[in-house]
Order: sequence, then C-alpha cells, then structure tokens
Amino acid sequence: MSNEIMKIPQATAKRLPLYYRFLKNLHSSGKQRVSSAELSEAVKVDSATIRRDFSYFGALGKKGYGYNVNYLLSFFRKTLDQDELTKVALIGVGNLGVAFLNYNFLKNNNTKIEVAFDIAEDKVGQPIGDVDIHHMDDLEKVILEHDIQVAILTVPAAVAQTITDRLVDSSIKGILNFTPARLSVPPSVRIHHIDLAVELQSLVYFLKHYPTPEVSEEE
Ligand SMILES: NC(=O)c1ccc[n+]([C@@H]2O[C@H](COP(=O)([O-])OP(=O)(O)OC[C@H]3O[C@@H](n4cnc5c(N)ncnc54)[C@H](O)[C@@H]3O)[C@@H](O)[C@H]2O)c1
Repeated sequence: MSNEIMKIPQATAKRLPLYYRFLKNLHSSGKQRVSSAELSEAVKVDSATIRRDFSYFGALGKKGYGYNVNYLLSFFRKTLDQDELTKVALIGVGNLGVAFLNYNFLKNNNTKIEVAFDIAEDKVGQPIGDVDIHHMDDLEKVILEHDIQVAILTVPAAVAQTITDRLVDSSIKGILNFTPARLSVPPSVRIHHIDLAVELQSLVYFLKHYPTPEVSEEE
C-alpha cells in the first residue's frame, strides 16, 4: 500500500475501493464530472462523509461543478496501487474456496488469485479456471516462486492457526480469514476477519434497534 493511504483515517481508506469501482463505471460511460450527491446516492454514503473523505485526497469539488472524474480516478488508481497486481493464494478449495475461484476478482480491481492449495488428493492437480491447485506440502515453495503477498483462508477452523503460522513464516503480508477461528499473527502481518453470521446478526440488530437506516458508514 502506498504511504498516502496510511495518512488517511481507516474508515476513509475502507471506502476507497467503493468509490473507485463507481468512478470506473462512470468513466466507462463517458461521464466527466460527478457531484457528491450523485456519488452519495450510488455508493450509499452520506454526502458530508464523501466531502470529508475527498478532502483528505486534496480533491476539493467546486460548487455547482462537482468532482472531476478523471482526476479522482487517477488518484484512486495510484493510491490503491491499481497499477500493480497483488497476487493472492487461496487455501482450502471447498465450497467457499471454489466460489471465490470462480469469481473473477480482476474484473473490479487488481487482485488475482494466482494459486490455490488443499490437502485432498482429488483436488490437487485439478485446476479451476487458470488457477492450479497445489498440495499444502508445497506451500512455502509455491508462495515464494509466485511472489504471493496475500492469502485467503477457507479451510476448517481447526487447522487455521497452524496454516497461519506457516503463512507468517513465508512472505505473506496480509490474510483474509473466512474461518470462524480468531487467529494470532505478529504485528507485521495484517489480518481481516470476515464472518457472514456476525454480519447477519449485526444487520438484524440494526433493523430492530435503528428502524431508520443509518446512511453514514463513519466508524
Ligand atoms: N466467513 C463466512 O462467512 C463463512 C461462510 C461459510 C463458511 N465459512 C468457513 O469457511 C471455511 C470453509 O468452509 P467450506 O464450506 O468451504 O468448507 P469445506 O469443507 O467445503 O472446504 C474446506 C476445504 O479445506 C480443505 N482442507 C482441510 N484441511 C486442510 C489443510 N490442513 N490444508 C489445506 N486445506 C485443507 C478441505 O480439503 C476442503 O477442500 C470453514 O472454516 C467455514 O466455517 C465461513
């Protein structure tokens, strides 16, 4: 990640890919400028938050004009390192893993699942799309060969920490953990946990306790 992104608040940084995707679509449709109200409607973030986010990037929209789409797009591309391909390894080619392999990440951004790993004999050596499935025995070797920086964990929770320790010892910088296991990593490695059950519970809680939708995603 570039240094620029480090200086902006994390809540703002999390919204960048959202803005980027929408602006790319606008750009492809030939649009040259966009107002914060239009952006707000499309990405469902309130316009005051958008204006504040954009002020961190030095993108100051003009009243009655809005933001220049080309300028924002080139800024986001640079900030999100979109010119650089981030290679990802997927560990665990089961229900969830296969779904991710079948989804083309490159369509929206510059991350690509480059290699996948499993221990099941019937999966190893059977590519899905253009992604080879390697045996876990070759984890460190393949990660090094392919210069992999990020790993997605879609294995049973019971083996998640052991695999994480191996990833930490190799060159992995970030882990996207889909298992319910809470994993320990050293501060040099960033880990994000994604748990659909927790997200659903939280959605239901908000529906019950905050009947009017909260538009701002500020943390
Ligand atoms: N985060 C979410 O929202 C969410 C949703 C569904 C499932 N999950 C979790 O994701 C994980 C995968 O779920 P699933 O339904 O795809 O399971 P699955 O059983 O279909 O797939 C698991 C895969 O991991 C492989 N595996 C087992 N041990 C391994 C090891 N030591 N090294 C490498 N691969 C190994 C298995 O061979 C299998 O292919 C589980 O931990 C599950 O709880 C998370």
